Amino acid sequence: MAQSKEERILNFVLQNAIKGDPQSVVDTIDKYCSQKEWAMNVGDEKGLILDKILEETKPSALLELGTYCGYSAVRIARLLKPSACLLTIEFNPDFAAIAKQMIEFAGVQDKVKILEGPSETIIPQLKKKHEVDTLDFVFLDHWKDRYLPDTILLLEHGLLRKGSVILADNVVCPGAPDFIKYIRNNNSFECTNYPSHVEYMKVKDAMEKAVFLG
Ligand SMILES: O=C(NCc1cccc(CNc2ccc3[nH]ncc3c2)c1)c1cc(-c2ccc(F)cc2)cc(O)c1O
Ligand SMILES: [Mg+2]
Repeated sequence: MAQSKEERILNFVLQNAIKGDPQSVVDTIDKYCSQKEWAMNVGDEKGLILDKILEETKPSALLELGTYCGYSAVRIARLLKPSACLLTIEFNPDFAAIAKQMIEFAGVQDKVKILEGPSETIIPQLKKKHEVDTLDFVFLDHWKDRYLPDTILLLEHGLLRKGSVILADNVVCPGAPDFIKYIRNNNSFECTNYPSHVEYMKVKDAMEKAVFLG
């Protein structure tokens, strides 16, 4: 069977990055995807914005929607305190299998748990099945038409608390217009836009931070 792009990315990391060194895994994926094959990792430019928001928030309980190859899971986990835990939901089983290997190679498997399946099924299970109380940080990077319904699901299931941070990738390209309209008009959220570019491209993109006010 011909290799997938995601398998090629993983193999490039296994052959070129330093095992147990998450920064080298992040840098190696960025090198491959900027020089050889584009892929939908949050990337180095938006990654620095993600890093800064994580360092300001210092979260302990995190959720990511859209694991893909595990780039942002490794990028996030490398900044977390030892007791912190990132749950990351991936619908595509092939992506989840790649991400599992990427996360283990980076040595951050003790801080990251991949949950396979659709967000709409898993979010309602987080409290009872995955021992989540409330989430300090949520990174939205899955299907863009799921950003709004899943934000509403998080609210409905009491998973956000005063100060919970939601960070959404791609609010310009591909865009998440219904999410942006809702979150910027909802007085329970304090929103900030971070202009940037699509990973590895000159095309304009942005991330949106929404702090839940309770
Ligand atoms: O579309 C995007 N990403 C989402 C995505 C896409 C495909 C598959 C999955 C499968 N994973 C998945 C699905 C459903 C799920 N439910 N719960 C979990 C879960 C997980 C996820 C995306 C696109 C571009 C982009 C493309 C083209 C272009 F020109 C410019 C920019 C840039 C990005 O940074 C992007 O993030
Ligand atoms: Mg994205």
